[in-house]
Amino acid sequence: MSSGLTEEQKRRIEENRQKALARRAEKLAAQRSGQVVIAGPQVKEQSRGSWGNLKEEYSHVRFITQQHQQNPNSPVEQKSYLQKDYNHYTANQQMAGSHGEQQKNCSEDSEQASDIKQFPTTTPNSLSYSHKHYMNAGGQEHGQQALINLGTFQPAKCYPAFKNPAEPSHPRLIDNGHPGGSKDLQSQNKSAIKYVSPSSSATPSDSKMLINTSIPTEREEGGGTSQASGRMQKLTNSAGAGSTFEAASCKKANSVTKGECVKYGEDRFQVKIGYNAELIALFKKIPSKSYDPAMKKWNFSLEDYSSFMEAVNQLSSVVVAPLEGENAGGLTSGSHFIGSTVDVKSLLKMCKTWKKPSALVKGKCMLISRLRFEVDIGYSSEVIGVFKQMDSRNYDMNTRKWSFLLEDYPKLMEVLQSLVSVEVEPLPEAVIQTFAAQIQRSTSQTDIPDADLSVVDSKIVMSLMPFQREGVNFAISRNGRLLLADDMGLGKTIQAICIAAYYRKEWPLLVVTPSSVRFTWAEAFHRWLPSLSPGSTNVIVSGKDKLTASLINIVSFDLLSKMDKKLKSTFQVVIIDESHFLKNIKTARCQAAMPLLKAARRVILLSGTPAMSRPAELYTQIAAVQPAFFPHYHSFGLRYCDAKKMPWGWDYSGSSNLTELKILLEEAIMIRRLKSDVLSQLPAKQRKMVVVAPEGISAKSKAVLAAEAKKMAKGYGSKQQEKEALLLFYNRTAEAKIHSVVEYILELLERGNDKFLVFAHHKIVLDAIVAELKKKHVEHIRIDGSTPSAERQSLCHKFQLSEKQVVAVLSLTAANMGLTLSAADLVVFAELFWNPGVLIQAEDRAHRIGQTSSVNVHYLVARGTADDYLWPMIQEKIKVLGEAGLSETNFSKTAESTNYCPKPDPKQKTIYDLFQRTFSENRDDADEVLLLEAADACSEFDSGSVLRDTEGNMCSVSPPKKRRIEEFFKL
Ligand SMILES: Nc1ncnc2c1ncn2[C@@H]1O[C@H](COP(=O)(O)OP(=O)(O)OP(=O)(O)O)[C@@H](O)[C@H]1O
Repeated sequence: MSSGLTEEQKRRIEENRQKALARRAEKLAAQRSGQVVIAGPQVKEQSRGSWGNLKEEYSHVRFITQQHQQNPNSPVEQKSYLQKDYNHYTANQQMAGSHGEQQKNCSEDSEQASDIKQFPTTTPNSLSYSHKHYMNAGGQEHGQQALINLGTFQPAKCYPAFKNPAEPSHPRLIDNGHPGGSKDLQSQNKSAIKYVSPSSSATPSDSKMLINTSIPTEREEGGGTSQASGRMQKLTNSAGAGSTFEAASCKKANSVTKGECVKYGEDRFQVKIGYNAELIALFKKIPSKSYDPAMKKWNFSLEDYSSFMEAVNQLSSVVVAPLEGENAGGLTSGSHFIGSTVDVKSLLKMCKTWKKPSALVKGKCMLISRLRFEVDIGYSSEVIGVFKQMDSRNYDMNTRKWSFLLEDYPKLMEVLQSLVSVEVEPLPEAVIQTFAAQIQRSTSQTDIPDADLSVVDSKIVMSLMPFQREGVNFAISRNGRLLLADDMGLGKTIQAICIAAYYRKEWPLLVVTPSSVRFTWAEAFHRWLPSLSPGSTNVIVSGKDKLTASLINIVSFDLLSKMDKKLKSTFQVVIIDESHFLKNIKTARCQAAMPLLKAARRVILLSGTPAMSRPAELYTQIAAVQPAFFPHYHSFGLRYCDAKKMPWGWDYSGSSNLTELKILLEEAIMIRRLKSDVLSQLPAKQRKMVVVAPEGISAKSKAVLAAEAKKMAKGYGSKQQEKEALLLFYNRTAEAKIHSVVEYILELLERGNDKFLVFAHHKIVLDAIVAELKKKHVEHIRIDGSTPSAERQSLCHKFQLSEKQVVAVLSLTAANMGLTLSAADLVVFAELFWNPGVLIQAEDRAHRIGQTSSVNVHYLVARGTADDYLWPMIQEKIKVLGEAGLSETNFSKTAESTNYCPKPDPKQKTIYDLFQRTFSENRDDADEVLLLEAADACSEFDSGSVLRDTEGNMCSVSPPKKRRIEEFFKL
């Protein structure tokens, strides 16, 4: 069949073909001679073999590369690529045929083409990608990590991915940086070839082994003749076993473009190297790049040197020798490492004198566990050489960082500090102080000893739950200075009282709390320490009160800032409840509290949420517990807040080194248990009575309530009159409590409580709560008697499913049953109700199937109101229900309530009896309906009208209100 070409055309084609063949032959010859001139040991060996063998060795490698490039991140896919690779081994030998073409493309390319003669590549660049993708076998770009761990890489031989499946993945094949690891490799390596089997499959862990394989024996055969390989040899000798640079060079020697960095003028360096496309691309990304057309070389600022070296070492097709003087020449093997002259004192000095580095290679030490620290540093062969001499070294494949035992810290820092081109930020003083035992190799205490609590009231000691006892032990082991950061509701109060009681000899005690819980604290002290005399608690209610009047003085944050500043050193033992209130150093409350805390011997900080959004919020609390740790905010900010200089000043709103901060806090400052950690020790429900702040109740309301109480004490002519009087008293109580209730809810929100339910009975209370939530833009739902049945369910779903929904505001009578709101584990009762069944049912909106936590229940109780009578009555009733097995929990065991009305005066007793009688269990249903109806009707009162209606006239029940009551009973 005719080709259709003229004779002339055929002649030219033949001529071109001959020329191409000649060019190819020339190149092959040049490559062979080039290997002999510059290559390291493996290259020499390969140069002796045939080109065909080389092609065979690499062909399968490239196949992996191509596949992997398509999906480099999937370890599962990777497995099949590797397997496929083996299956296609023979077929892919063909692909090596394109080498010549690629080489041609390279040689025809751009500026540094002429350098090929100087530093000829041994194999086409495309092949060398294979190394890179071996490195990426774990699905990540390993960069420096790969460079460090790859060791001497020989694709065809070191292929444990295809080892005999019967042979377990041997951990010894993974270079964990331990000297033993490489020894094992020496013996394993050669035999690994025998295990190559087509039926074997490669797993991600196999790939890891591949990544880490090194062949120290081959290093011993070293002794290349080029300048570069000479430097490699020097590094091997000086930096001890496994110099990274050498390892990298050796692994790449089969297929790489080699070159070196040389000084270029005062502050620049130049890279002498042949053409390599990857490298040119890298050059172009370096900010200080400059091309010298005369020399046909790129040069760069020394400032970019370490990042350049780091980047270049991630290129699998390039090996660049570092600048002269950048080797580890100063480190003769072991000379610095026989012990260390550095002691903790000089380490501390090191922390103080450390300044921002100007050196080429910059790094930072960080604590990663109680025993180990990590060095995060840019690439430096010199540094890697030092690392490799540390017995406790470990290289983390995932983080690509080296870590060491703290006992190696002094000697490592000693050597690193002696390297001119390297600057490493030391561990902070606080870490050195805290972990001095580990650094000095003396045994550190891990178990916290059981404190001798014989000096403390046995009631409290016996009541402590096991984890609470551990908290007390922790506090005493830290000399009474700590941040107790247990989750909400885990009993920080009982622990704090027990810790403070241990130091009773050092009292007077100061307790600083949010104003809403001052009285709750006073109750708790008497509850848990029965040995206290009745007058030993002093709750400060105004700036004029004396702060040191009693043995135990309880003050709000705001009042503290108004107290006498001279009292600074009066208190040796201080409890700060909700200590995150001190998070802002600029606030008056913080400025008032800090001097007191610094002067005190024992500082017990309590907070379930010590920091809500950023580490900066912890600074004052850390400084309160351990003032010496970070005397300056700035140093804390630099270390843990990722401090950044902005045009307007420093920005400390970030976060950095959080692992170290956590370890430091847990070791020296803080104990924190989550509910889920101690769930098995907790009751299903934890009830708590919160005595709300009396200042929230206006003088007028107090007077009205007092007048009502007086009238009731006198007694009434008929039962109906009694009931009406009680209901009026109840309504006025609601009004009087509004301010305090809202304040308490805002405090809960400020503490960052996730989701909670608030129950109230009166419309005015519900309205006031909702108005405040709206004002503060808090997302919430509201279900009351006016909520249509159809809407109730969708509101519940909204609350259950949306994280944004924080509060459910619920009517006690209209939403106490039939609803599931288990997304909340806190229930707050803004008002009490005389029927405990209603309260328990309301509690169970959260405490029901779906609830995975212990439910906290807070009953807000106001003194001088109907609560004085309702609360003991409710307790009594629940106790009876509990004894009869009808109520799961029993108030007397779980609520701080025993002393609420310890000795009712005769007048109170009458009212109490009145409540008992009126709201007795034995009333008939009709009576209950009447009461609810009346109560509900009164709940609609306009507050002003109630106050005006001091005669106690009941309002009439309107038809819509009646309907609501009916609806309630239909539920
Ligand atoms: N060991 C205990 N025995 C009996 N009751 C306990 C015990 N520990 C805690 N409680 C009760 O559990 C409830 C919650 O305790 P407490 O208020 O101290 O928790 P908290 O951790 O301070 O919570 P918050 O962060 O909400 O203030 C209280 O009613 C308390 O009396």
